[in-house]
Amino acid sequence: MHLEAVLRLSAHHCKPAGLTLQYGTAGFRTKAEHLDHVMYRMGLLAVLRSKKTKSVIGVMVTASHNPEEDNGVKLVDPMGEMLVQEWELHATNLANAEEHELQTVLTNIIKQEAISMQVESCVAIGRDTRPSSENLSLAVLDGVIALESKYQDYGLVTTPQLHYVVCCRNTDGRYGEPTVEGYYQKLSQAFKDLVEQSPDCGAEQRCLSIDGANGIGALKVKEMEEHLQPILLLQLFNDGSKGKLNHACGADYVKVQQKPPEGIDMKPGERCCSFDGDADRIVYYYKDCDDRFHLLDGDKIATLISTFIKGLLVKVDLKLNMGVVQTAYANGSSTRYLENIMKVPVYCAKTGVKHLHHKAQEFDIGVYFEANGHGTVLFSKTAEEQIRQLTNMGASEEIRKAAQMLENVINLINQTVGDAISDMLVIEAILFLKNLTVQKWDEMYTDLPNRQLKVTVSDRKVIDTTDAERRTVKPPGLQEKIDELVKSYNLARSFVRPSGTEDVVRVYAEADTQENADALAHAVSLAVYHLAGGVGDLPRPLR
Ligand SMILES: CC(=O)N[C@H]1[C@@H](OP(=O)(O)O)O[C@H](CO)[C@@H](O)[C@@H]1O
Ligand SMILES: [Mg+2]
Repeated sequence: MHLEAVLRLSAHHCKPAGLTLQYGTAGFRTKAEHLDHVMYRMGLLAVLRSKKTKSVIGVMVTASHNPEEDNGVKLVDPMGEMLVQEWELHATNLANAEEHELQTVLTNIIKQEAISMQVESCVAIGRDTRPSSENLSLAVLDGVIALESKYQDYGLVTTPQLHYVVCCRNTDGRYGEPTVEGYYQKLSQAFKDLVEQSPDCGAEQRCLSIDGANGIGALKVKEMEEHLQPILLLQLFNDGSKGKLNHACGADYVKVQQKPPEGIDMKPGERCCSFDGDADRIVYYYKDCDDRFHLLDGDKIATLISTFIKGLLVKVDLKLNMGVVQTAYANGSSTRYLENIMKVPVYCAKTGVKHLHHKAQEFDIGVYFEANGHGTVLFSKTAEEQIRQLTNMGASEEIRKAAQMLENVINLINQTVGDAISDMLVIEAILFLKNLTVQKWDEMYTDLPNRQLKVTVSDRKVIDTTDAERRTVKPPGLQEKIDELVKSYNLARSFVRPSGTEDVVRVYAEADTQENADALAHAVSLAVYHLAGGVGDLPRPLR
């Protein structure tokens, strides 16, 4: 194998000796200055993956909701889904190979995967608005060029837009036209078709304030805006013209802090939403007349969407099974509402989109959302075909109308990955069609007060979990302690797990009151600190 060009160009992207990183739930993610060699090597890996799958492979440079100084990279598989797990290991090995080992590690991957280097390859590259992203994406390109692959640089795109174009490229355009403009066309057409049948709502109901997290989502919403007028009137805040990316704004900030972002002008009752830094997550919120903040997170979104789809399925009378997939972070009230009131089966998957995505693929219609607002709806081939058939002549007018709506949802939702823009349009359409205000939507069920905390320990791997991360099996005594603490509160639940993206242990607690949720989260944090090797200051009480 002639890998001279690879090794020669690698000299421009030297790996700092001794640095090790892992391809985790969100790809590689760390301080931007440590990532140049990783980017180059992910360019190489994308080419190999493209040759292996004989498809276009995506590479997205982003660190999502993390601080502006961070960056990261993820590979996108042929149908627009996350990189398969077996290749995560190749990615980790390749990123961690010292310069003198690079050739061997590459050759091993080629051999192990039986890759024919003569096969054509193509890589699609995208990046977010971080100052470091441009140079890092050039490093990816260097890797792609070193292996003499074709590529297309899509430049500034949201993560879901890159997933979309990859899927389009590999389905000969059946999923849509593989351009950002094609994405706007497809979504805005589906949105317009869907809301066509809605009652004529007033201007107030058509207004939506968006916090763009000072990131790529803001840029792309601006581009898309003209396609959505006059149905939707968008007011954009944190559009990146002055504030810092994700700083005191964005979906993650709003969800974790349970308060509005800075930089947004909120009037009582007004519907607002926040994107994260790469626009694959969204949460909604409003403040009431008493200035109280109300958050409508991924759980409320999953409930709204699955209730809407279930209603349409009843109308079309199709025997398609639908399931909702959540994680341990889902609010207990949402799970109870879905199971007991909506009679929809609910499943709990491990944190990380790929786990939810895989579980959701088991249903004809799988709705999945992480509580933090990342999610989408997957329709099986059977479901799509059956729905499409009903839109043709033959069925009654009412059935045809409902089937048409389902088909519009299929076209509007980004089935490759959670997508803030697409999810926003689905939600807005449902609110129009059902004539629902954000308050009415919020009233579907009441969230249990909850709290999320982080604890720093010397090695977070000492914590091992089971039961979709809801219980710990290591270190000894921790689960017993959590069980004991939970017993002393009403409607309480708590769990801890090592984060897959940060060097921390995450603690979650919910209970009947905010005071109790806070107290429980603090007590569990102390237990983690004492039993799992806490470092630094003791976790402090919240009040
Ligand atoms: C509690 C929480 O929000 N966890 C997030 C976070 O994972 P952790 O493994 O908890 O760090 O980042 C993931 C990637 O963006 C996202 O999928 C997940 O939901
Ligand atoms: Mg994100």
